[in-house]
Amino acid sequence: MSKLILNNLHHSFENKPLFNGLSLSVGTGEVVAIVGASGVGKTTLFNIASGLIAPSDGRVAIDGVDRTGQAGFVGYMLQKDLLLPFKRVYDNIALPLTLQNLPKSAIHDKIMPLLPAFGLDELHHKYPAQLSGGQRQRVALLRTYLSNDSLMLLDEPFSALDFVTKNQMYEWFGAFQKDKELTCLIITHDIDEAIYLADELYVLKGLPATLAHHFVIDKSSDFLQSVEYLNLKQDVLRAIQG
Ligand SMILES: Nc1ncnc2c1ncn2[C@@H]1O[C@H](COP(=O)(O)OP(=O)(O)OP(=O)(O)O)[C@@H](O)[C@H]1O
Repeated sequence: MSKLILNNLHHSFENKPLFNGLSLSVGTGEVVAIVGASGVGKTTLFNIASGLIAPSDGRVAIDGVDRTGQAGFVGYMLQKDLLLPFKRVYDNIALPLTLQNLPKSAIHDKIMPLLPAFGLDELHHKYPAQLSGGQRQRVALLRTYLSNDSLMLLDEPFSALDFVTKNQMYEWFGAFQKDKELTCLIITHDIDEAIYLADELYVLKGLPATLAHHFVIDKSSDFLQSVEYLNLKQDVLRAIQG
């Protein structure tokens, strides 16, 4: 069953159509990456999918229920981690639950068992400025996961990280996503990241923007070391630029 369906979306800014009938379906437990040039409409697509903005026309369905223009049904991690510097890691993580007015003890019971999986069990009493980039990103991911533990929209989740940390995060997040059968829609400029994390990749292109190219990614363990991987990377690059 589809976890998220975007059906025949239309949207314009200042009378210029950005989407003119865009559709996408993401299956439960699937990771779908959207790549595309700057300004093509990736963030707007996420804002529509998350209900932050309503499309001029078309529907957003989550678990088969119409949620068009309704916020609060997905976890949405913005490009910047947006951690509050004056709050400790624990309180930053607790934010979505505090906003739901959950009692403190219930918040504690939800957060504490998840800290080890996110590598934060030793860090929850620190302030964001005392963390590394990768640790901050884990805090932001856990906060997003607590706002919705089945569907996450991630906008450039690992872009601020160095090469080594990025690769560690891919491995960790890939395993976590599989274990929890999380459905994820990821925006990224990084083709390697898209290929590493996603089951399917779409190239968003043009004005109005369409999902012009679709790639299904081989997830076998030796794919990333294969010539096919380099060929796929080249094909995606050509699709973005062509
Ligand atoms: N609120 C708005 N009012 C007017 N135009 C907007 C608004 N939001 C976005 N746009 C325009 O819509 C287009 C798509 O913007 P969007 O931010 O979705 O692109 P993007 O692919 O996410 O870009 P980037 O990769 O640089 O973040 C751009 O031309 C942008 O200027």
